[in-house]
Amino acid sequence: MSFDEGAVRVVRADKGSVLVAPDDGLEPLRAVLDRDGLAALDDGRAVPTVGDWVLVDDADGEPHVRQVLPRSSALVRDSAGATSREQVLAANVDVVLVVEHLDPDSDLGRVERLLTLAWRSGARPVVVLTKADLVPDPASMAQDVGAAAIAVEVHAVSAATGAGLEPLRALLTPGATLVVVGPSGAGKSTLVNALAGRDVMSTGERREQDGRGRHTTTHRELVPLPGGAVLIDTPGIRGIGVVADEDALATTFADVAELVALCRFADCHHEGEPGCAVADALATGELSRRRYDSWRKLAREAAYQARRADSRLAAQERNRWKKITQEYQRGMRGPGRPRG
Ligand SMILES: Nc1nc2c(ncn2[C@@H]2O[C@H](COP(=O)(O)OP(=O)(O)OP(=O)(O)O)[C@@H](O)[C@H]2O)c(=O)[nH]1
Ligand SMILES: [Zn+2]
Repeated sequence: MSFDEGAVRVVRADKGSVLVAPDDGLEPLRAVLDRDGLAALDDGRAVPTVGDWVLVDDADGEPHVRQVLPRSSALVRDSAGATSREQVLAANVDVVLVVEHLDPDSDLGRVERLLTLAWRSGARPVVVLTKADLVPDPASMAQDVGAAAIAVEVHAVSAATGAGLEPLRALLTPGATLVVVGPSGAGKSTLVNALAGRDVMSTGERREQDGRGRHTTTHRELVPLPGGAVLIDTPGIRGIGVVADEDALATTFADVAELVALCRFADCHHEGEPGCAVADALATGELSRRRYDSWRKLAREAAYQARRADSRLAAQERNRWKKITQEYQRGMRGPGRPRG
């Protein structure tokens, strides 16, 4: 990864300030944000997040974040609430490890969902199937998951025996940034600790004790791994909710997208229309009902998110006009009015 001269990396983001890691390997340094809690990014302003590269200066006596460098990737969550917007959980991530257990059986829908999240971020997903030591034939199970993970590496591993870890070690290249996502109990911490050769990822219990507000100031959410790679580990990322997005969905479900393109009608709903390639593929078994349902579900979410984003824009627009109208009406009331 390359970055501008003088940029430092955010190892932890708080309200109003961030911790940054100076190059010299000294303790992280706290740098404050502007009063609105934002910093310049591209044409606008943004909340700096873990993994961001930022420019800091201390012209006014204390370290101050002046600029967030453009992000090569961003893991986002669309947070709840009408006034909410996309929340960036981590930036400049190279690899998203999608962790899922082999025992109990892997949940393919969950893998597809997390792959969509990863594709949307711009980072490369890699699927890791844990607990290979607990099942008789991990290789064939990995193959089944592979069928749902188009163009993605799938590795069956056991942290217990160390089997299958080598190809993952190969991902720990200098400067690489990884995040790990997956359900609770999938073996994320165990996996990362096995790769790191020490306890770098805290367990569920410890995490709850020192939940968000009570971390000590030196707590790093950006953890060094062997080989010069780093892991971003924040509570928000592990159990990330969702996230579909039309483009990402078309990547995760490239097979379905290809079928959709073959439907006779461009606006086919795949609900019995003539010439529906999706229905044909379901009939022949080329497309499984399971995968179809999983795609439908995520597609509905993506459409919902898109509408929500649209209605937020519409609301902003309405507010803008309301303000303009009020100004205008105040103006009509003549001089002497207080200027808003
Ligand atoms: N047999 C076996 N057990 C494993 C393996 N990996 C993890 N486990 C066990 O699975 C349980 C859950 O592992 P964790 O690493 O805590 O799971 P996690 O995904 O970090 O869970 P959260 O912290 O809740 O998100 C632990 O009891 C581990 O010992 C494995 O490869 N083989
Ligand atoms: Zn169709």
